[in-house]
Amino acid sequence: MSSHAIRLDGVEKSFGAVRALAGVDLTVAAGECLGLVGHNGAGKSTLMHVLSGNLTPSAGTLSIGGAPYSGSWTAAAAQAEGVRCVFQELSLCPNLTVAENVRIVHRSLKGLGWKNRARALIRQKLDEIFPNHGISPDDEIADLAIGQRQMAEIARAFTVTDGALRLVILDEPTSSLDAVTAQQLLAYVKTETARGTSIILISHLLGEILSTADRIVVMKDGKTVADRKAADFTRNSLVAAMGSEAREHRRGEARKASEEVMVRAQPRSGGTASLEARKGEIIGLTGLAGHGQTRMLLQIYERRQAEVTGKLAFIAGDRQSDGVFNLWSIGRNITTRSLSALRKGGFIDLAAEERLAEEWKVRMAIRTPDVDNNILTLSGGNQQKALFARALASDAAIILMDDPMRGVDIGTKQEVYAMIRAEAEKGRTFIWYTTEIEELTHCDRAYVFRNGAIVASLGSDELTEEKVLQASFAEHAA
Ligand SMILES: Nc1ncnc2c1ncn2[C@@H]1O[C@H](COP(=O)(O)OP(=O)(O)OP(=O)(O)O)[C@@H](O)[C@H]1O
Repeated sequence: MSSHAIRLDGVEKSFGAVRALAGVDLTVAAGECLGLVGHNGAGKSTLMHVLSGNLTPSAGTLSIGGAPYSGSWTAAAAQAEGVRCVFQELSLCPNLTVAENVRIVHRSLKGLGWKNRARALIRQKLDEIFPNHGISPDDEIADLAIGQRQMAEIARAFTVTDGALRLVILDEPTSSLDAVTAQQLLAYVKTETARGTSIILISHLLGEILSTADRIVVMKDGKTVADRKAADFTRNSLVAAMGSEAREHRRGEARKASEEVMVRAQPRSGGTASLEARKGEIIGLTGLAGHGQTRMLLQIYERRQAEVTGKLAFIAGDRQSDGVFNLWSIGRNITTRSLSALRKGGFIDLAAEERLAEEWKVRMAIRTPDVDNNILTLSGGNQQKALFARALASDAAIILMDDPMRGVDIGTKQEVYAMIRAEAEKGRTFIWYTTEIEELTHCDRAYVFRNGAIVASLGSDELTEEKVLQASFAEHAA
């Protein structure tokens, strides 16, 4: 780690009244993995957009390889200097194949046979990072599940043709990956930094930051508030530096289930085991990603081969394609599931709608000066909070959650877990697909999925990573 790969000094950026970056200094050494953490809206993604040339700051300087950069720092300049970024909101073109998306970042892939070279390049990188990925270079992006899209985009960021790779920014790279693929990526990060590439790893999963990063920088309200070697942090000191309170992660008390069955569903694609959720239960869906969990939620939502007693709400994890209404305000995004309840005569009671949005802005601590702002002005984690608010504010008795904590910070997660628990106590039923095995400790029971079928049903005292992985890989249904 002899020289700086890249360095920012005094970077400032405001969006209207919001001061997203208030004078940030950041240095990344060659061959270093820098962990970047901070609450939702702390300014991490904005800083990364500056670093990758997608946003021009109002003040600040950039040095690269130890020398100040004199030209204008654009996305093309960053690309030419070997800076790549995998953003939270994935950016592959959905109507192109994986190989064609590789061509977009490698202009040197041209002339006769470019497609074969693109195919080989991405296949080799996918194999290296994610063995058994199951992705073909000829798959169209729109046909891939969100976890596979994330894998393809990560692998693309590490492909090299003519220019050397200097820095790769990974913004929440494991948010859609299951425990096995997430571990594959974290191991690869170590391999790649050993080759001399620098990596910035942004994550709300503090365990992976502590185990993978060499150094950790903490951001809070547009500033860096701590910068130390990873070994000098503990989980608790890291949470405290972020401005949250470290709480003991305790398994929920075993509760007596009601007799009333709210949902009974049979996976359409295999097996004989079926899912059952009773009133007031929190039911987890787990197993390796893409094994039929989301399909099960959709099946229940669409009431296909599923007996459902009660109104439903759905919290999407893939917020880009299934969650937010891009052209609407934050407030309207929250209230849209409650419009029938807000009706007064033939019209929507606009004052009541405003009150509902404000109430949930406060309850979910959504960071915005005004709920009338467009939803896309929120940071990724805050958009996800708005989707939670939409479902929880509604009159739904059954809430389906499709890996809903993607990008949500640790402080908010703790609040939301408590909220889910309290709502379940009041009789709401939750069916919760999660790629974070630790989250299963909040469930009363969980079903493990494999190849579209339910292969195990685990009680709350059996919900450990070991048991879940054992069932996920077992050859025979339990
Ligand atoms: N295009 C925009 N217009 C208005 N405000 C914005 C815009 N982009 C970001 N912001 C605001 O800037 C602040 C910093 O957002 P940023 O996305 O950098 O946070 P973050 O630390 O990456 O959060 P998260 O962990 O949720 O991804 C937030 O208050 C956000 O609402």
